[in-house]
Amino acid sequence: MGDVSSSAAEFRAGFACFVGRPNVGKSTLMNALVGAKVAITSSKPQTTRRAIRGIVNRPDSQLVIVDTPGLHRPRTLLGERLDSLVLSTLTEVDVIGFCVPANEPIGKGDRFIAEKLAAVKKTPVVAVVTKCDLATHEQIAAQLLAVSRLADFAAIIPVSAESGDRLDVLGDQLIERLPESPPLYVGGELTDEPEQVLVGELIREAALEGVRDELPHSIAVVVEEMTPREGRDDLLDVYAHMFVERPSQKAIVIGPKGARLKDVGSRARKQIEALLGTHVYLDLRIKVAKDWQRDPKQLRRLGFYD
Ligand SMILES: Nc1nc2c(ncn2[C@@H]2O[C@H](COP(=O)(O)OP(=O)(O)OP(=O)(O)O)[C@@H](O)[C@H]2O)c(=O)[nH]1
Repeated sequence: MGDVSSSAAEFRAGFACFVGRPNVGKSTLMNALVGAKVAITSSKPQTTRRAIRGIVNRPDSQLVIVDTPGLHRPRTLLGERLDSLVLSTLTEVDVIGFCVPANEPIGKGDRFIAEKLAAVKKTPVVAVVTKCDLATHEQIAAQLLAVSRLADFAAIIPVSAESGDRLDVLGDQLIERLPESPPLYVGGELTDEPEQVLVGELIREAALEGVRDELPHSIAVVVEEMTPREGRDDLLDVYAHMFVERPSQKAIVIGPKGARLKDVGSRARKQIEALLGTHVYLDLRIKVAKDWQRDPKQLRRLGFYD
């Protein structure tokens, strides 16, 4: 009983992106969804690959709409990089909106994208039939049926960005598929670098592997900086500090002749590369922060807020 009411009150927050062939109305749809409540943050990409287009804030949820560079460009669509682009996009967002216009027959391009999306089961895909103001009821009905035959979508929603029709329904459907999470952005500002936090988690996981029993809760990781290497658009420098509580733990983490740390670094790097879809140089340093778990100041610095 108590469980039901508390879970119903949970806040949801996460990322969505829209894909589809050119001119299907993705940009117009994103702008209409974000609407008057636009809270466009800086236009500077949050990472090397992902720019925030807008944020839909509701009392119980926050939907962050991100760009998927390359995905909607036919040049890359047909290129060899498509699979890895789609894959990395799928790992970055919580839900995908696949756009098909109501007033044009489904073509090769739509089918191609639908197949790619369907092949990866992890991220739910909501199909969006766009530009419904340009189609008759019969056309819309026929298009919904045609889209349902393309793949097994989580939902299929007809909308019009022009008239605003059913944008709220689409918003509901996307938000329903976000994880329970506190807001990621407050007042249009980034409160947290979600990616930096994720990257820190990957490093911590790699460091704990094999020594979980010895160091159960004694490792914290802070990613200090993630910046694209100057002059390279395919390499990200990640600077991270790993904190342990005692020098003896530092010795465990580093291992004989540094072998363990090297292994942790290389495993973490591979995971980060898979997450972000870019090459990564990982600079990982170990520090002893004495009794950090009991020191509120240290805890705050390590990202554990009250
Ligand atoms: N009538 C009508 N026109 C729309 C609607 N949505 C988009 N359009 C028009 O369709 C054209 C393409 O829209 P965009 O939003 O630029 O499409 P896109 O998918 O982002 O295009 P790319 O950037 O090329 O991938 C524009 O001329 C829009 O004004 C809609 O709901 N109704």
